[in-house]
Amino acid sequence: MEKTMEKIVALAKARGFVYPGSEIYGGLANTWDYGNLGVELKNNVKKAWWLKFIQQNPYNVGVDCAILMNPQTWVASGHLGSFSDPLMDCKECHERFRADKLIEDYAQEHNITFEGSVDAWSHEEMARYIDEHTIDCPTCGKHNFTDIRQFNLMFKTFQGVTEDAKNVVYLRPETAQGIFVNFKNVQRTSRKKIPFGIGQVGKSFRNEITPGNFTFRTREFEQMELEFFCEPDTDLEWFAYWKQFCIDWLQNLGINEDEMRVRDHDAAELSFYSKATTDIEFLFPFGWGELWGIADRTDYDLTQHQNVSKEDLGYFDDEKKIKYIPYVIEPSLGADRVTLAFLCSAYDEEDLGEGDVRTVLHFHPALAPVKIGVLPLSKKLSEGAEKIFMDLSKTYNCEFDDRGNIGKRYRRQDEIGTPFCITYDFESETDESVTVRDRDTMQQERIKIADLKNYFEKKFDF
Ligand SMILES: Nc1ncnc2c1ncn2[C@@H]1O[C@H](COP(=O)(O)OP(=O)(O)OP(=O)(O)O)[C@@H](O)[C@H]1O
Repeated sequence: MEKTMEKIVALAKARGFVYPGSEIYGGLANTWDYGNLGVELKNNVKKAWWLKFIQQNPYNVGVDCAILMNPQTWVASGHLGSFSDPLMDCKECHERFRADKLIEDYAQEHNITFEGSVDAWSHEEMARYIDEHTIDCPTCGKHNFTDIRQFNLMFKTFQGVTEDAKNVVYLRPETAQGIFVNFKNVQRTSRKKIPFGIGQVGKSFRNEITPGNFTFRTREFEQMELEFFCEPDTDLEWFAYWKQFCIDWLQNLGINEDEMRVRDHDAAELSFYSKATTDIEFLFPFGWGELWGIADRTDYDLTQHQNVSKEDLGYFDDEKKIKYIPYVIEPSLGADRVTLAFLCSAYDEEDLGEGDVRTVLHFHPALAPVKIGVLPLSKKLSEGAEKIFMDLSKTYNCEFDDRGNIGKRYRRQDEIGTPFCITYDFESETDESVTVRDRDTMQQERIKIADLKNYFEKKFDF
C-alpha cells in the first residue's frame, strides 16, 4: 500500500475531517477548516495532551491567556528583534521562498543528509549551497534569486480606532509568553513550589513564507505548550524527564517507533540561550517533519521579562532560603501537526483478497472521533437501537446509522476510524444482546445490552 498525502487529503475532505478554508471563494492560501469529524479528532488530541500534561500530572497546572499582549512582551521575548526566517525571491516569477526549506527539500529529494539543521547556516552559506547545487525555483524552474534577507514572521494589526504606531499589536506567534508573564500570578494562586509547570493550549499565528503540506505548516495554528520551572542545575535532569514523557505520550497513543525519531540539536544549531534542545520528528508521507520541540531555555525568558518589565520574577525557596530565577524546560507541540501525524499514522488500506480493499483508520480509541457506531440491522429495529445510542451518547461520541447494507456501514465506520460498532438485530429484541464488532480485528462478540457500559468502560483509556 502506498500512503500518499493525496489519498489522506482526499479522505479528510470526503469524510469531514478537514476542508480547504473559505472554499466557496476559491480558498485562502493554505488555510483549512476542521469538519464534523476533524473537530472531534483534534479535540481528542488536545484532551489527551491536557489529561497527561495537566490533569493527571502532579506538577503542572494550566492557563488560557490572551492572544493580544502588550507589545513590550515581544521586545522582551526577542520576537520583535529576531523572530524571522531567511527569505528569498525568484526574480523571474516573483515567488518567495524560505532559503533553508529550499535546501532541505532539495536534500530530501536527493537523499543528502546534513549534520544539524540548515536553520543554523549563515545567509552566505545558504546562498552558496543554492548556487553550487543549482537549486532552481520550484515554481518556474529558473535559477535567478535575490539575496537572502530576514523576514519577521509576526502578524501585525492595530488595536482601537486609530491606525498609528502606538496602537500596533501583534498576534502571538507562540503561547509560551502568556505563561511567562503570568509566572508570578500562577505561582501565587496555585501555591505551587518549584519544580512546577504551567501548560496552555491555544492559537498562534506566524506569517510563514511558505505554508504548505496540508495542515503541517499553516499561518494560523494551535500549540500545546508546557513551561516547566525548575531550580538551576536540575534543568538537564528535567529536560531528560520531559523528553521521555513526550516520547511515551506519542507511543501510548499509537505512534510506532519506526515512524518517529528524536533529533538532538548540536552546539551550532542550539539557540544561544539553550543548553539542550531536541526535536521529535514524524515520518509524514512527504518526509520527516518536526512535531515537538523540547528545549532547555535556561533562565532566559524570565530574566528578559524581569529586565524589560522591571518586575521581580525571582523565586524564593523558603526551605533552602535561596532566591533565584527558575530555569525552564519547554516541550512545545503543534496540535494541528500532531493531529495530522495521527491521521497519517492511522491510515491503512488492507487487501482482503479478490480485489477487495478496506480503507481503515487505526486511531487509538482515545483519539477516534466517533467511539461507537450504533447500527440497527433493519430500520424496523430503530427503536431498540436508538435507546442504546441515547444511553451511550451520554458518555461517548456515538454515531447512529441505519442507511444501506450492514457491510457498507461497517466499511464507512472503518474509514472514519470508529473502533467499535454495535449491531442491533432481530434477536436483540428477545435475547437483550447486541453484536460488538472490533474495527481492527473485525471480530464480533455478543454482549448483553445491560453490560455495554461495563464493556466499554476501560476501552478508551491510554
Ligand atoms: N506554521 C506552523 N504550522 C503548524 N504548526 C506549527 C507551525 N509552526 C510551529 N508549529 C508547531 O509548534 C511547535 C513549536 O514551534 P517552534 O517554534 O519550535 O517551531 P519551529 O521550529 O519554528 O518549526 P518549523 O521549523 O517547522 O517552522 C512545532 O514543533 C510545531 O509542531
